[in-house]
Amino acid sequence: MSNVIVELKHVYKRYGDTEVLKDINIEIEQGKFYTLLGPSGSGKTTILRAIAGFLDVSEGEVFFNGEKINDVPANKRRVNTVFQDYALFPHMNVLDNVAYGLRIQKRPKAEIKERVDNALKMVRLSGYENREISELSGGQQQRVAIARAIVLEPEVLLLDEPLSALDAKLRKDMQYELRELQQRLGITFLFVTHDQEEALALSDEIFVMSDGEVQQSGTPVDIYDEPINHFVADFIGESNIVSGHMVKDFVVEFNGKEFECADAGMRPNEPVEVVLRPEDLDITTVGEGKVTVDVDTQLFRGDYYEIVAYDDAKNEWLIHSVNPAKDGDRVDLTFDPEDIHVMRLNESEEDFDARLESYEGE
Ligand SMILES: Nc1ncnc2c1ncn2[C@@H]1O[C@H](COP(=O)(O)OP(=O)(O)OP(=O)(O)O)[C@@H](O)[C@H]1O
Repeated sequence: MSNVIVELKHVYKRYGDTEVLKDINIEIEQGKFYTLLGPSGSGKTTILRAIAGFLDVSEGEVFFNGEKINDVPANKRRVNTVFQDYALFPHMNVLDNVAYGLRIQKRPKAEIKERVDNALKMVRLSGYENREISELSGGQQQRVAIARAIVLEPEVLLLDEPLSALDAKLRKDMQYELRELQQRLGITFLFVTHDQEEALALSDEIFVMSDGEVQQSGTPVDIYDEPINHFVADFIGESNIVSGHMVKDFVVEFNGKEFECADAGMRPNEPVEVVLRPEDLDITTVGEGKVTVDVDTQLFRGDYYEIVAYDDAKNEWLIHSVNPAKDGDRVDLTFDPEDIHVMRLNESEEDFDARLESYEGE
């Protein structure tokens, strides 16, 4: 039996002439942590609202447990949303905030008490029932917002940038808590963020969005190691991206030289882009490496040196080196064939997946 709980098929959203969602196709399985990741305005919140039922899609279908729900009103959908600003009722205490939805549903008092107790226990706020919202820290307010959502036992919890109002330290703590909570509850989470580190750390699967489209979907490791295009390579982690040509399977040319690589399935001599992650580069003396560069600046980052250097064609290279360099040094870069990641220009995700499957594991 399929585990898919939410599915969007060929979903479009238009406001007048502006298309803010373009042919969105996503499948969300039960019990996993999913993230919609993308820059501001890429359409993340619009997808959440389409699933929650707060907006009508212009075209396409939304399914929940295999049933089309385009016409099902928001309050009849088994999803709940935690908003960026938590949308708590400031004049009510914690108990009343969490119990609110159950009271609207006119549940018996005893049931409300039990479910609120349980929800507060889950988010580790037992004993806070009578506190006013204004007496809580940002992280505690965030947990009340989650308790208020999970008390209604949704099958899917939608979280719209719920950590963005928190300071850096609390944000990190809450990341651990959210991940742990999701695993404990076993509820499907669909989380929205523009923070790539947060997405990589929390998710089972990520949908990378830009300009109303899903650019790539996959596990954090897949997306980091095998970005599909320039946008994804640039947005997720740090990257050196250079233009080149695919000479033949497993041989790519850039910076005027041919290099052995781990990619295949392109046309001979096809123009490509090559990604090299800074942490996969190191420096050595000229003549012993693969690309010669002049060091421009260096910063000590504790466990590595962050070096910015330029090759003879004036391309910038970012290097996380275990070895120090000096400004003005001329050095060679070293990297392994498997650290070269070659991207075709304008390859669809379907073709990309099929190509990878055709040669990986050979
Ligand atoms: N009611 C509306 N009318 C017109 N355009 C809208 C409307 N709502 C959203 N948009 C546009 O749709 C695009 C996507 O918005 P959306 O809120 O989904 O982006 P987002 O990725 O969630 O961004 P952010 O991270 O800033 O919240 C934006 O360009 C936005 O201006």
